[in-house]
Amino acid sequence: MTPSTVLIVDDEAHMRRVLEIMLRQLGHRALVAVDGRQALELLEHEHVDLILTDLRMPVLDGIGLLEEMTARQLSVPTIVMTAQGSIETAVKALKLGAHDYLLRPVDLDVLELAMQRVLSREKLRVQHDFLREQAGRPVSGFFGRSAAMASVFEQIRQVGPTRASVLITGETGTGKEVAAHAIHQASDRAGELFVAVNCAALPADMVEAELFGYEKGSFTGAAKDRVGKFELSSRGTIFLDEITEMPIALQSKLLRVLQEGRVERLGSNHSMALDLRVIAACNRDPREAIRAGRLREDLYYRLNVFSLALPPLRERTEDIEGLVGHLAARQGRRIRVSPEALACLQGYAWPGNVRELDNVVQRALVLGRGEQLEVQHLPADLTRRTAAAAPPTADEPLAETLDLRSAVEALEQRLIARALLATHDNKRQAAAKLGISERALWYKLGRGKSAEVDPTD
Ligand SMILES: Nc1ncnc2c1ncn2[C@@H]1O[C@H](COP(=O)(O)OP(=O)(O)OP(=O)(O)O)[C@@H](O)[C@H]1O
Repeated sequence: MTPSTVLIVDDEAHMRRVLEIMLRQLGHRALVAVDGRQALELLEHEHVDLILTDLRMPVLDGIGLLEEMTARQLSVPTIVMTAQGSIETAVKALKLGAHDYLLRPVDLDVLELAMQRVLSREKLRVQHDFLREQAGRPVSGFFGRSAAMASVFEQIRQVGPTRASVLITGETGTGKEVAAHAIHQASDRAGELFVAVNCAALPADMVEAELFGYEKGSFTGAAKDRVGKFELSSRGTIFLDEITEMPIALQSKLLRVLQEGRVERLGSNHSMALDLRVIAACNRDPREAIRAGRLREDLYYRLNVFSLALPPLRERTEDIEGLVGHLAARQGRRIRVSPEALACLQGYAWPGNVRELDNVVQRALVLGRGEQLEVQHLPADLTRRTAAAAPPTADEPLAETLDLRSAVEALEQRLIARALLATHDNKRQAAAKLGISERALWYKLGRGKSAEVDPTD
């Protein structure tokens, strides 16, 4: 059982002492109050996971405490303790929201079982709230048939079942979150939560509160206790997206959490041991981020136990056709791609990668009602940019001339332009795509220039 903070409310000093010892034996932290009123005071500024309260107390009894908690909207799971003869009061307490009751004298095993039951129900409630928050997020398979993606899948299969931290790199939209989720699914943590936090999507101070959670009153606006994402992901996986956007001071704190496996909610002085597995991601080169002072080097080494690089879409154009089908199927549609539309899709550089392709597919599904995606369903921006670089189709006139040599050279120049476009003008990568040496590419480019001057050369 995860160690918890338990508030004992009992007017008998001896009983408080016995319960305190029992709770320590079970590995929990105990706070004590002599009656309901003192308990309410404590609840104002202390985080409490569970209340263990007597029913009969002189000042504010157990029933009064439960009523007051409802009035103040304090929802801390509560177990009441009662003597054999006062079961009726216990039933009343249950009606008022108590989670369980124990008969005095309390037995250690029975106490442990009851606490386990109540705390795991509470954990389920928090998890349920989290899953409801997440309900709108697309859950998807991870598609890829290219050799590059086959290698990604293989690495995921290898690292998934380990406890190793993973650092995923790749341009925006290449599927870093999908990959992180796949790692979680491939681990024995798959039955627990996968919790994603985008460090760039929240203001810096909110990232800290989101990750660590907080106690009521720890800062303005902290109206009630909040479970942090670390705590929520314990035994599951936490995915920290865009880690280089996390403020440097918070990166130090994260490093401590990874080293010690302990977390303190903001405003609390009690740390809890958690079972964490961290996957982080960044869409820039992490070494460059270290040089630019945006990523702590020690944190990088801690996270980068295993690194997974996701290839950009323009370097695996053979995946595009299948991805279109996969993304359309997510919308409940079956779709084929016409050869002309495919040439446009494969000739485009995809700076937004699969996310951008997903947008293009969704748009095409709205425009085209049929089963075939055509060029006219694609955004003009995409077809315009590709047009100049697209290779001629079989029935497109290559040139006015029938001269084979100049026709072949014209086609060569178009393919070169297309490769350069797809690789953001990276000559080495373009040459590799074309299957020629970089030197040969430079040579052909030179010839292309002279061809522009004198096309009949
Ligand atoms: N290989 C893939 N198969 C199926 N869908 C994918 C694939 N890669 C990405 N996607 C989809 O593309 C979208 C973007 O993916 P994701 O959020 O994982 O990218 P990211 O790399 O984390 O992006 P960012 O860096 O902007 O956070 C999502 O809708 C995701 O489902």
